[in-house]
Amino acid sequence: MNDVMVEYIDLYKAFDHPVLAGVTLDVGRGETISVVGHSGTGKSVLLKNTIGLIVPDAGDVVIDGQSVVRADRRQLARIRKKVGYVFQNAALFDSMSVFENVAQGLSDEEQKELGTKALLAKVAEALELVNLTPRKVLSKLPSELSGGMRKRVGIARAIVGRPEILLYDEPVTGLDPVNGTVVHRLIDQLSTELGVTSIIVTHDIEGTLPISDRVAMLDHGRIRFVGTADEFRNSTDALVRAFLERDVPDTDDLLEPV
Ligand SMILES: Nc1ncnc2c1ncn2[C@@H]1O[C@H](COP(=O)(O)OP(=O)(O)OP(=O)(O)O)[C@@H](O)[C@H]1O
Repeated sequence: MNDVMVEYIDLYKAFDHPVLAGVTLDVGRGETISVVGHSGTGKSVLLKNTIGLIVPDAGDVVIDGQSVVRADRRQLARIRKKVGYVFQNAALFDSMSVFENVAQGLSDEEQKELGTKALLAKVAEALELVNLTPRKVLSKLPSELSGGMRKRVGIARAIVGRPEILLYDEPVTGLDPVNGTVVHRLIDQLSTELGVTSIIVTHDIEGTLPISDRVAMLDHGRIRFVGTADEFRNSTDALVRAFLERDVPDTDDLLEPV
């Protein structure tokens, strides 16, 4: 069995300007890795390349030994079945119930094959995994839930098909610190319980470091740093230091009269 689950190989992507400029990174099977970096540096673009939502100009992404770039439609569908994608802002359908939203994590064929009863059981199981009580939330609309609960429903949708890889795009953005901690604990819990490989794109450095095996920092479309949380905190690289220190509020600024 290959120990590498996701390989980004010399990945290039430009839109009206270069975004990814030669990203190479291996993510181990069962590993949790956080991808951090300044705004606009290509973190979400990297995540979208993982499942072919964006096609790179050069380079490849290899999932469990299989090229995403060279995959035909059927192969791509098979690769995508291995991956759960937690979109930014949960991206739930407003007019659909929680049940219907979570079921969207399965294809129409999978839903049909399961039938009503087994589908309900599968959705309920996914909700339980994200610590929501199915009977309380199944028929609710997203607007009837708190922001933290909506995020958890988004995660339930990503895990309902029992993926081997979970991709999280800004999983705690917009949440208060308490709910942010709940979601980080949940990501950690799912990593252990489901044994999944997790890639987390995030701005919340403090929240993500404790649950990450490694951290990768993107800068100007390239991996500037990759290492453990401790190595990241103690890095002497000037750009890493500047990035980390930016996150700590300057108390003098806070005391400035306004
Ligand atoms: N589909 C697209 N078409 C054109 N440009 C795009 C597209 N997707 C992303 N970009 C551009 O690529 C750059 C990187 O965007 P990306 O969303 O990956 O940044 P990010 O590092 O995730 O930023 P943030 O932390 O602010 O979410 C941005 O300049 C963005 O405008």
